[in-house]
Amino acid sequence: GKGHSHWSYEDLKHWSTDYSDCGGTKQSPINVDTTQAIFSPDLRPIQLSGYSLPANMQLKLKNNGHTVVLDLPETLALTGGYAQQYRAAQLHLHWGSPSGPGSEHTVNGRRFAAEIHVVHYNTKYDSFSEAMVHPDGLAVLAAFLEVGRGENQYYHEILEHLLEIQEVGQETFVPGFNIAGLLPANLKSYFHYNGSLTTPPCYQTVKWTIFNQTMLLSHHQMSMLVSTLRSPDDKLLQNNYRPVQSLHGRGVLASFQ
Ligand SMILES: NS(=O)(=O)c1c(F)c(F)c(SCCc2ccc(C(=O)O)cc2)c(F)c1NC1CCCCCCC1
Ligand SMILES: [Zn+2]
Repeated sequence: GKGHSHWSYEDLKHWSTDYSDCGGTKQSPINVDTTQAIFSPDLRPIQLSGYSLPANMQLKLKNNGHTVVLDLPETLALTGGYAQQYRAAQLHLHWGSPSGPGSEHTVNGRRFAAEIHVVHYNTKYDSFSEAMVHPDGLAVLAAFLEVGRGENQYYHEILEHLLEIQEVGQETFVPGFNIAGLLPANLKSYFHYNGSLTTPPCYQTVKWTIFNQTMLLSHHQMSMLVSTLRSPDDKLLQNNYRPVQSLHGRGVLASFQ
């Protein structure tokens, strides 16, 4: 392909010409049809360790032109729910616009306002880039964001800094906080399936966990998220979600009934 050719959410059909895995049969995101999900009582609660970070720790927050990324220290570990141990690499968000929702996964055809992805890599590999090319290399925790009544104090830790990184490439630093607060309190109820990165190179090396409980942000917080960051063409960075992909026969497991 054209190597590091610049991709966008506008010309999705060219993804697979430049990155062959993007045309694969184990792609993400997907629609979760809850009537087809397979109840699997052996799926254990997800356990997070080391997610509470001291305020004197500075975390890099960057507008990379496609999303807002918070780099995470490798001390954050996924210890339950997966057969092997995974360590955190980064978290980022997907969102829509003032006129529509922008989660990547959908549930029974419903698209949620936004979605958080906490990306981890399997510690049996020496680095993230080594892990990301192996089928058991990556684990992404996903949760849906919706508009509720009050302000969400954990998302405030990130959203209050968006004005500092409006332009592509801009970075700022965020004091440490309890990263677990960005995920639901209920880590027992989730969907699980094997898929891919939802961005080129679309490697089919992600074990996805999608929590059933959604996160609630205030209306103002959601409008900050969808109307602050700019994209490479200097328009507002909005609708940064990939359309849902075919399951191609894959099953989706549910840890709950
Ligand atoms: N849903 S997802 O996890 O597939 C995903 C996306 F959908 C994403 F859209 C992204 S952002 C696009 C990829 C990218 C671009 C630039 C930079 C940089 O300048 O540092 C970094 C990354 C993005 F970063 C990720 N996660 C990344 C996948 C890209 C390659 C490995 C980096 C960690 C996980
Ligand atoms: Zn993502």
